Amino acid sequence: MSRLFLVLDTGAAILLVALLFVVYRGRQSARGPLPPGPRGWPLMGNVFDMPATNEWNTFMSWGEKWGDIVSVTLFGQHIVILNSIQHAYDMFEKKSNVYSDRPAITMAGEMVGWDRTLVLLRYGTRFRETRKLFSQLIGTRSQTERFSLHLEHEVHRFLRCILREPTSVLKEIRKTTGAVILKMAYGYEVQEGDDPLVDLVDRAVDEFSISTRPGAFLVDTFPILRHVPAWMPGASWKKKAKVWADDLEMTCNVPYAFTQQQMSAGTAIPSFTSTHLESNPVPEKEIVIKNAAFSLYSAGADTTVSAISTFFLAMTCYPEAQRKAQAEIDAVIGNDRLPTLADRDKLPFVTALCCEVLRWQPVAPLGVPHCPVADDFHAGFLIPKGTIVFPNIWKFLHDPDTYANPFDFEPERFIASPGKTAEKDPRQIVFGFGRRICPGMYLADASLFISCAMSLAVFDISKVVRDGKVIEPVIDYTSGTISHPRPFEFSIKPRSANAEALITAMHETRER
Ligand code: HEM
Repeated sequence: MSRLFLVLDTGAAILLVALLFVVYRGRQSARGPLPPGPRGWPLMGNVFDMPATNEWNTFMSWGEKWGDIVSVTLFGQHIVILNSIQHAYDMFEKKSNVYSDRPAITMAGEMVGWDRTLVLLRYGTRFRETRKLFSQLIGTRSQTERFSLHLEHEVHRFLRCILREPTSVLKEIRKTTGAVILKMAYGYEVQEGDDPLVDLVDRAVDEFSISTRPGAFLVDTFPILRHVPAWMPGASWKKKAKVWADDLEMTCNVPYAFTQQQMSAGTAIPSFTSTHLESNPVPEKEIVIKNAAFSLYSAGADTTVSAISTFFLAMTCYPEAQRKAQAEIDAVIGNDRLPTLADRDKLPFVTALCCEVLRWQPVAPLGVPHCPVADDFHAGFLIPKGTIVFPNIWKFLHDPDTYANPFDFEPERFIASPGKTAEKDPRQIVFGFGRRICPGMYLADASLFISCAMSLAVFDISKVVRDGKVIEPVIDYTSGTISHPRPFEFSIKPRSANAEALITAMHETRER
């Protein structure tokens, strides 16, 4: 009986909150016109319009119909989608004092616990402290260059693993990216074969991507639903939240405890965590350090994995771009050493190719939403305080007004030639905007460049030929905050006996 009352109570509470929302939102829209968008249902708003997959495509088609600023509601929660880069700059950068907060996401943030990481941290003191720690570590290109040798070393290891086991490219990308950041954040060296920490964080980050998908969980619209008991029919998401919270807790604690233990034993490799812990921070500051280290890892690994995986897919589909990049490397670097980060400025085509990887299939197609801390009037529309504002990064990067033939992979677009100016550098878009711009962008840029340049120097990547038939790779991407290519087939072989010797020789030198 008491259960019945609880169900009824919960139902009544939902209805009450929904009604309050309607009354409240009605008043808000009376204060100014909201941006246009598909007409929703009373109370529920646009629940049935929300796409289940590849949200950016639907949002782009809404833009074609309704204009560059589109709004929808989900049970009274306003959501705005920006389909023009200029609005993203004007709102998130020029009005960054208003648009630097993140929406409170009940499922991913409060229930699973991602609100401790920088990406979902609300705007305020802790946000500023964490950003400062990031910028001291990797805030500029030259600061990030301190890690060049480490990056190059890990990518050398990657090449050697691929030489040994060509079918393990996608797995090794994860491992290499994990190795780079785990060492920087915690001084942890990944193990040969499967590494338990890399696996742990992969799982947690996948769960982040699913739990932050727009409209995926009703509790984000009705936070009161968090009190629904897990046994109730339809409440399986509560069990999910518990499992994901446990995974997250472990992922945050295990590497941190590793550094503490290494420090006590006097064997710690200098890292972000050890350096900050050496100053014996007060407990409050220690929490900031611990969460910042975890933010570094959780936000940095999966994103870079997606970009490097896209590189392999692009090289499989566009052999001409691959050949041009290899010709540039052969001419500038020669065949008796591998490219390094210091060669970047001498390799404009490879640099352009990396830019095109970031543009062609953006890692975070809808970025991470910003949230205004006060009502704003923008382009004649009211953007109410608390609105979830998505920049449609995918649209910005496939806008034919900015990029000619936007669906083709053409690195040349970023190289100026007589009578032709270079198209907009996508690094000014893919890493987001304003005070929330990606603090790992220089590291991401360096990791992508060195992975592409070294791989192109020694490997040929091509379509699989089976029984005399060329297998076309499937170009299909997952939905969610971080989008990954779904598994695709490709072939990878050393370019020559000399290239093979180079991979092995370089490793022997480094590992001595
Ligand atoms: C190709 C790789 C990457 C891409 C495309 C990317 C993209 C983004 C984007 C779009 C945002 C949201 C910005 C906004 O709100 O406007 C973001 C935030 C963030 N990124 Fe990256 N990122 C990448 C790699 C990295 C790396 C390597 C790190 C760390 C080592 C990192 C750490 C973060 C963090 C901590 C945030 C949250 C910042 C905040 O909320 O203040 N990212 N990234």
